[in-house]
Amino acid sequence: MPSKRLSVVVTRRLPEVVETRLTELFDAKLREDDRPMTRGELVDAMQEADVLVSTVTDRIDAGLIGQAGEKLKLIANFGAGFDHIDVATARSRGILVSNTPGVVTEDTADMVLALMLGVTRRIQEGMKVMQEGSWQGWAPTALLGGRLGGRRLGILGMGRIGQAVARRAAAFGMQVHYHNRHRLRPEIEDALEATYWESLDQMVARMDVISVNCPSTPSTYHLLNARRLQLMKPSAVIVNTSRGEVIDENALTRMLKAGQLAGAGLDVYEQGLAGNPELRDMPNVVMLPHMGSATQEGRVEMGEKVIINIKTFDDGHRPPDQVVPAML
Ligand SMILES: NC(=O)c1ccc[n+]([C@@H]2O[C@H](COP(=O)([O-])OP(=O)(O)OC[C@H]3O[C@@H](n4cnc5c(N)ncnc54)[C@H](O)[C@@H]3O)[C@@H](O)[C@H]2O)c1
Ligand SMILES: O=C(O)[C@H](O)CO
Repeated sequence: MPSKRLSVVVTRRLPEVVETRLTELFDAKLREDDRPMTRGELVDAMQEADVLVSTVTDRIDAGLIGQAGEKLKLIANFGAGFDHIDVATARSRGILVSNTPGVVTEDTADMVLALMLGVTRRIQEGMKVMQEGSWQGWAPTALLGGRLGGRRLGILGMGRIGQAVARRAAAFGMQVHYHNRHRLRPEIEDALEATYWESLDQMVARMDVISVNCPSTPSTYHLLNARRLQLMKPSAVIVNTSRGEVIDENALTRMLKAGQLAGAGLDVYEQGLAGNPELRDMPNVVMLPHMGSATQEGRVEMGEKVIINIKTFDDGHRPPDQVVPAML
C-alpha cells in the first residue's frame, strides 16, 4: 500500500515545471492566481499543510505560527532571505524552516553591477532622453557619468552574493573592500584581492561605492543609519539588493535630496512596496522592483531546491538548506 503523500501548500505561482514536479511528488495545492495570500488564507494554509512553500511576500510571524496546525512540520521557503519568517518560534513549535541559498547568488550579483552601472553611467537619464524623443545628437559634455574602474567598492556582508559581487567588481577594475561579521579565510581573501575592514565606520567613510549584501537581522537593522550614511563621501553611491531594513531609508532620502550622496541603486525597500515616494523622482536613483534573482533559470533552480528540501525531509532527514535561529 503506498504511503500517504505529504500535503504541500504553495503560497504563490511558481514556474510551471516546478509546479508540475511538486504535484508529481506530493499532494500539492497550487495557487490559481498570483497575488500574495491574505493573513486569513495563510492561516488556512498553515492549518491544512504538512509543508508550506512560502515566499518573501508571506510574513510568517509568531502570531501566525501560533495558529499553525499540528501537521505543519516544514516551511520550505522559495528564496534565500528568511527574515520574513520567525524561525525561533517555528523551531519552538517543532517546525523546520529551509531556504534556497546559492542558486540566487550569481543572478543577484549581476544585478548589483547593473545597478552600479545604472547609477554611475546615468543609464536612466539616457533612456529618458530617448523615450522623450529629446535627443539632439552626440555632444562631448552630455550625460557624463563616472568610471567604475579604479573606484573603491565596499561590500557590506561578504557571503555568497558579496563574494560574487567582488569577483565581478574586480573584472571592472574596482578595488574591493569588505566588512563582514567574520573575516574571510586568508586564502579566500587573497583570491578575491579583498581588503577587510573591521570597522564599518572606517570603511564607509573611504568608499566610492557601497554594496549592501548582508541579510536583514536584528543586528543589521539600520546598520546604515543616518550617522553612518553621513560618514560617506558626498561623491559616493550606495547599492542595496539585500533588504530595505538594513538602510535607514528616510535618512538616505534626505541625504540624496541634499546632495550629500551622489546616487543610489535600490532593489529592495524599507517602506511599503516601493520605498519612500520621494526617491522615485530623483534622476540619480535607479529603482527596481525586487528583481535581483529574477531570471528564468534561477527561478527553476530555486524550485528544485525547494523540492529537494521537501523530499529529503519526507525521506526522514533534515532538509539540506535548513535554517536555524543562530544564523540570525
Ligand atoms: N534582491 C534579491 O532579489 C535578493 C536575492 C537573493 C538574496 N537577497 C538578499 O541577500 C542576502 C544575502 O544573501 P547571501 O546568499 O549572500 O547570504 P549569505 O548568508 O551567504 O551572506 C550574508 C553575509 O552577511 C554577513 N553578515 C551577517 N550579519 C552581519 C552583520 N551584522 N555585519 C556584517 N556582516 C554580516 C554574514 O556573515 C555573511 O557573510 C539575503 O539574506 C537576502 O536578504 C536578495
Ligand atoms: O532572498 C531572496 O532569495 C529574494 O530576495 C527573494 O526572496
